[in-house]
Amino acid sequence: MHMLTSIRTSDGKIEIIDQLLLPHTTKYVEITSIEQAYDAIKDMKIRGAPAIASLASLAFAAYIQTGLDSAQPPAFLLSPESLSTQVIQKLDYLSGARPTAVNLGAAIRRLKAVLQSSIDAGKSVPLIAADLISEGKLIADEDFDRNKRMAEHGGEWLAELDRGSGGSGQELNVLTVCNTGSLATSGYGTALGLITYLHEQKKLGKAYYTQTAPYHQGSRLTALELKTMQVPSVMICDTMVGSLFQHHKIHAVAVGADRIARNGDTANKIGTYNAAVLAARHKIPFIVVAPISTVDLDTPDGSSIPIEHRKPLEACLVRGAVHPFEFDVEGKVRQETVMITPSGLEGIYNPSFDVTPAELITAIVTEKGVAARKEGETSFDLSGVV
Ligand SMILES: CSC[C@H]1O[C@H](OP(=O)(O)O)[C@H](O)[C@@H]1O
Repeated sequence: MHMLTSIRTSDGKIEIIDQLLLPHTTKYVEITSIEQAYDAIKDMKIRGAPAIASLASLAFAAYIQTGLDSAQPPAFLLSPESLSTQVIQKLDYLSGARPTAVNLGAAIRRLKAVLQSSIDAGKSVPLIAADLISEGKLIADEDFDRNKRMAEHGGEWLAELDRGSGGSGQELNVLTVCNTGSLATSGYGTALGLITYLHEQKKLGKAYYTQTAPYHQGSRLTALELKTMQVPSVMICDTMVGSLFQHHKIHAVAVGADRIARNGDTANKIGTYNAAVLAARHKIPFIVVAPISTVDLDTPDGSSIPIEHRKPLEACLVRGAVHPFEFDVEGKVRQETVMITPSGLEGIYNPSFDVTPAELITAIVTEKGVAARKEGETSFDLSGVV
């Protein structure tokens, strides 16, 4: 099944799709430095918790490789101490690109741990560098297989849940929020991976998805992925979740995550909490699908998850193409960014994420399996999951 890829690498070259131009323009841009990777993440040319971690790790590995390959080794490669100082400085810089998604932080911690263990083992600078390069590539490479495992765990769990409540385990209608597919990961996706799995197994009825304003991950990205994969799907405005639940049979809500606290409170794209409250009202199972690297055991509950507030202007703009389509000199659809509000608007609230309390979450699906919240419990104990 044809999948879009958020990141592609060949012969040491790293390229990302500029997701600000999707769905009308597919443009790969080369990332040739750590600074460019930082900017691409901050500006949301690439977004999605796992994809962010993958790009940061690949750009870091390329930076170290470039140093090793240079005819005149840079100063930071002259000793383990100078290498350690430079590596920590670059990794700390990358970790500041976006605050909520913990996958980036988890990748940074992994690379720092490899640095320290290689130094403690008394390795030479070239061997320490080689360890860092292979770990950086591994962080990106392991994501795809992990997503396939999560999709199967979650898809089969959902089908069994439906059969257990008298259903057929087929024709399952699932609502998702934002974009959690190949464009948010290194391939296949998390919650959208579960939906893709159900489709592949002929167990999906329809995939429903919210537009997810103001960046419109749903309208622009999830719509493109589902259309590309020819998955039967229905787009709804963010305000229509309640009406959908009132008038249509929805078997589950499946969403991704940017950070899961120790008790199961989950930060995800703004609008997720709304869907969770309405799902509870309509007794619809609400599941979170995310790799273990999204679980942050150092954060006890959702109250201490940092929530990114994007620039107010971003809530006033919509990116797209003039309709009916107009084309530029190269015959490409003309992209436009349109302001939909009066200029100079002052009062704008623009959090990029919200936190869904664990008591509204039915189950958390990771590559290890499905952790269902225990009957009567209002939280999870994820210490045994990660
Ligand atoms: C695979 S989960 C991706 C996760 O990231 C999205 O946020 P953003 O588009 O701002 O990076 C959204 O919260 C998704 O659930």
